[in-house]
Amino acid sequence: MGRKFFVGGNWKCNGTTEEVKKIVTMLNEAEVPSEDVVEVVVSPPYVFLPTVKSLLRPDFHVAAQNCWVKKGGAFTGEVSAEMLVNLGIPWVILGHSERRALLNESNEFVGDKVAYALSQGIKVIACVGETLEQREAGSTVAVVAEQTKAIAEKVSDWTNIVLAYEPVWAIGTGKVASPAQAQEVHFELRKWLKEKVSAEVAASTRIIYGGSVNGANCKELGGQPDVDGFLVGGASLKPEFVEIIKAATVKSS
Ligand SMILES: O=C[C@H](O)COP(=O)(O)O
Repeated sequence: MGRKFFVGGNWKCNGTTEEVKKIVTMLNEAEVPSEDVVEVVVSPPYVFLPTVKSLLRPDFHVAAQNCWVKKGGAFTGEVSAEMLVNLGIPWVILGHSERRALLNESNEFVGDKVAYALSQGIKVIACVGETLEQREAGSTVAVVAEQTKAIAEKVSDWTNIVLAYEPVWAIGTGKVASPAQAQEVHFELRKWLKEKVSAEVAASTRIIYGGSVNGANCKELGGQPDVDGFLVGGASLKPEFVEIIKAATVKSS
């Protein structure tokens, strides 16, 4: 059932054409473990998707950071899953906490988006995670379970979903979850999948961690039994992203 290590780079709303090309050159020159060991997916802003796709090495893949909840049409400012398919973009990040918090995306809306993207053949990095207040109130597991449930209610096949646990308090703050904190939530998410979806889905679905991952903390986090990789923000714009990709080898060493 081996879960291949997964490293995603979420570039968020950053970059110019020149900066994006520099990052791609850095990635293209990097020596990293083979595709058999690690799946690497980078996610530039929409406007840079064609450039990145055309220049990026073939063993790395590209993700959009969002897509519309249904078929395109009169939805000003949105980008549809069909358009991503048309551009040959295989992945999309959905339910990122920045969109949940700043753009009021509800659990149900995220579930609908995940289902629609999958129906169009796009693979999904689906994000869940609790705020600091929720953690301090002891509701972390209930919150991520509720977010995951909203997805599970809308999809029947988990093959093309990677679940990203991203505690909101750890995103962009430099305040990383400890390996034990990350492992605890990943374990609970896998247990939830086993109980509510199936043992097979629980065993095969990759659950990745995001929130202040960097070159210094990636090995210990990646060494946790239920951590199957990362979704990296800030550090994915820097050369240390290569070190994070290399952390995949902790699973085989
Ligand atoms: O999608 C990535 C996460 O929001 C993590 O961002 P960060 O690595 O800058 O904390």
